[in-house]
Amino acid sequence: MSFDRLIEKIVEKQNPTVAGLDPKLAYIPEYIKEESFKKYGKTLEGAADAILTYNKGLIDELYDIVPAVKPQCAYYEMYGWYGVRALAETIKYAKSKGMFVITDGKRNDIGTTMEAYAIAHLGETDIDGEKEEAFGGDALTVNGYLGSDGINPLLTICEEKDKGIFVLVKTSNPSSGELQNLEFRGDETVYLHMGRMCEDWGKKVVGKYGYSGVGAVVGATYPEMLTELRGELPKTFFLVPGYGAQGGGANDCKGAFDQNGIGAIVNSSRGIMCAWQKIEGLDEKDYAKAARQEAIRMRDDLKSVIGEMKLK
Ligand SMILES: O=C(O)c1cc(=O)[nH]c(=O)n1[C@@H]1O[C@H](COP(=O)(O)O)[C@@H](O)[C@H]1O
Repeated sequence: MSFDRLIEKIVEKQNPTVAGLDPKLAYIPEYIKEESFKKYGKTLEGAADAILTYNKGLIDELYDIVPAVKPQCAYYEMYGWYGVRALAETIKYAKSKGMFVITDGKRNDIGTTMEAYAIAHLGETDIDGEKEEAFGGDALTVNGYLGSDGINPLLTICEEKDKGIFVLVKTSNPSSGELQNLEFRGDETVYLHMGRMCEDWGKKVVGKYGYSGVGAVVGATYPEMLTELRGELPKTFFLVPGYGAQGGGANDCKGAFDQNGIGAIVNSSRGIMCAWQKIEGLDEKDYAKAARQEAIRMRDDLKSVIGEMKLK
């Protein structure tokens, strides 16, 4: 259990980017929606069908240059069980193209229920002796605020199946400081303490590049804290959201990386998905090509501050 597979994909593609797949109907070109609505009407099923077609188009243009995707469950759950099926199909399709899939569920519950989430998203479901993957992601975002009981069941499954988790530590949203920045026990902040818990949860499962399978989510919108946490948490790999649509840039992300140019993966969802809507006169059928162009721009932007990414 580690992020070795992800790190190798990042270094191979020289790209520490994860493309977020947070599809809203407003981001999907009309020609795709028309086709799906013709088949299923303006229904949950029609919307879910459009989402899947849109996602597959994006994946086809991104898989050779971007190492990972991060579908956010809420954008699929909105469409009921049709949407959840589109999520499962999206994960399967991205994996068939060799991409690492981070399922963004931000799950959190007591031990037994967390075990069910871990099985659902990272493990295999036992159906009276027959085992099958329900979703099959490679990593899951989780909320650690219920403490170790909520994390341990994940660790067991991650170890068995070589999967990883990203625990919310310092989130990118404007109000994240209301709780996460509070100081206690002297001057230790809540986010730093949560980061240290990640380092501790991961210490038995450190991979060959020095990072464990217990990662941390730290927003690009708080660059000083990214730098602080990289210094404090040498074995914890970071998922860094907040680039692009939330205002973060490459320089803000720089502190997340180590001297080998690894240690983090930076997410952009709307920036990549909606790139086509910013290009005047673009044929909407070229939506995925525009996403590719933005992914290349983002890769080069990040590389210009990180330099070459090297395996130790
Ligand atoms: O866990 C996350 O991915 C996450 C944590 C966080 O602190 N901030 C954050 O924006 N995210 C997610 O990252 C994505 C950001 O999307 P864009 O702002 O469109 O790039 C969304 O899926 C968010 O749910």
